[in-house]
Amino acid sequence: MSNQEALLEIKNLHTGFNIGGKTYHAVKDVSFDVKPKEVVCVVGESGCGKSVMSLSIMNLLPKHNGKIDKGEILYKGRDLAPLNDNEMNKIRGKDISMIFQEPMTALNPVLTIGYQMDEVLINHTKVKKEEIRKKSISLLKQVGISRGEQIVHEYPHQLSGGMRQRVMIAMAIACQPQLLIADEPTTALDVTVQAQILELITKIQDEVGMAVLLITHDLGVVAEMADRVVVMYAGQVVEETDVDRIFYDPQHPYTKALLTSIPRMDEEREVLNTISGIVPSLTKMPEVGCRFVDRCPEAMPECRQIDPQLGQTEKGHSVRCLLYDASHPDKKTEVR
Ligand SMILES: Nc1ncnc2c1ncn2[C@@H]1O[C@H](COP(=O)(O)OP(=O)(O)OP(=O)(O)O)[C@@H](O)[C@H]1O
Repeated sequence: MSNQEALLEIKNLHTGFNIGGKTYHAVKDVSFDVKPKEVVCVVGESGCGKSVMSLSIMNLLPKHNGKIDKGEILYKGRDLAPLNDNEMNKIRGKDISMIFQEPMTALNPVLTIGYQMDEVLINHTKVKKEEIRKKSISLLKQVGISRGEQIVHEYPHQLSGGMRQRVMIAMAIACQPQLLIADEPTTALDVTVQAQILELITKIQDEVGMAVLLITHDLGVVAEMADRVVVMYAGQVVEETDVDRIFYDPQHPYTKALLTSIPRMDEEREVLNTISGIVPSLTKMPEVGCRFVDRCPEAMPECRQIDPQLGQTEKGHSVRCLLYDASHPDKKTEVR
């Protein structure tokens, strides 16, 4: 049954890549939802499938080897997974917008900022022709670029990374989308600019009243921005709950390990903890059992034999781990 409250509902999503004639799933059975005006952060190390998941939502997977094999991506109850490019073009930018880590990949280097912004407004809005440029400049003002009249005549390479990201945000909100997907939007920026861009996203989210799906590997960003958090490991959701519980009552061993790998203000540590080992590559993923088993400090022999399922441990808190499986004798909590 569809969740009436959700703006975006991802159900059992499987996205595969064809490698040497065999399909490997970079996203395997991912389900979660985003409610209107909510900020949901998807967090996990590099290679966990965060980008593949967001590209799946936008239908931007590499056509030569990537495809959604199974599952649904319901936007206001309509499944986006089977839509073709034409149908998706009507949704991209207008209802759902996306910003990327490196705006240079999304901006055209040979066209001026003004031309590219005007194009978005021409293609997706009913703004009158004579009003278009004025609207582009006012969007630049909205994202904190005061010299919009000049910037519209400049090319992307003439701007700093932070300014380019502001331009991308201006283009993304041009049509007042209800959902903004931001894939590591601050990773390429230096720390002060990162903070400014996050602040800007919060301000815009408030003004436009949109939901944000924020992809990040940075738990500091999660603490700052999220209402709810989806922790991904090796293509799967391993834990999902509200931001407070992620920090104060983490349950999955992977979430706990991620948390001990960030510095805390109340601790003096010379060396940062890191999680030993790496996320297995797609072709090396265990076929049965828990995908985190080789790095898990709490692993049990059966973790290699049984596929853990994402199950609710309390209202609003789901975990994919045998330790919390109600049917397992070693389970850690009573299911509340
Ligand atoms: N086009 C592709 N063909 C084959 N494998 C791919 C392709 N794109 C991604 N992958 C693989 O899918 C897995 C998930 O990658 P993804 O980029 O989604 O991770 P991520 O969590 O977003 O990491 P990062 O933070 O580094 O972007 C990785 O093992 C990656 O190598």
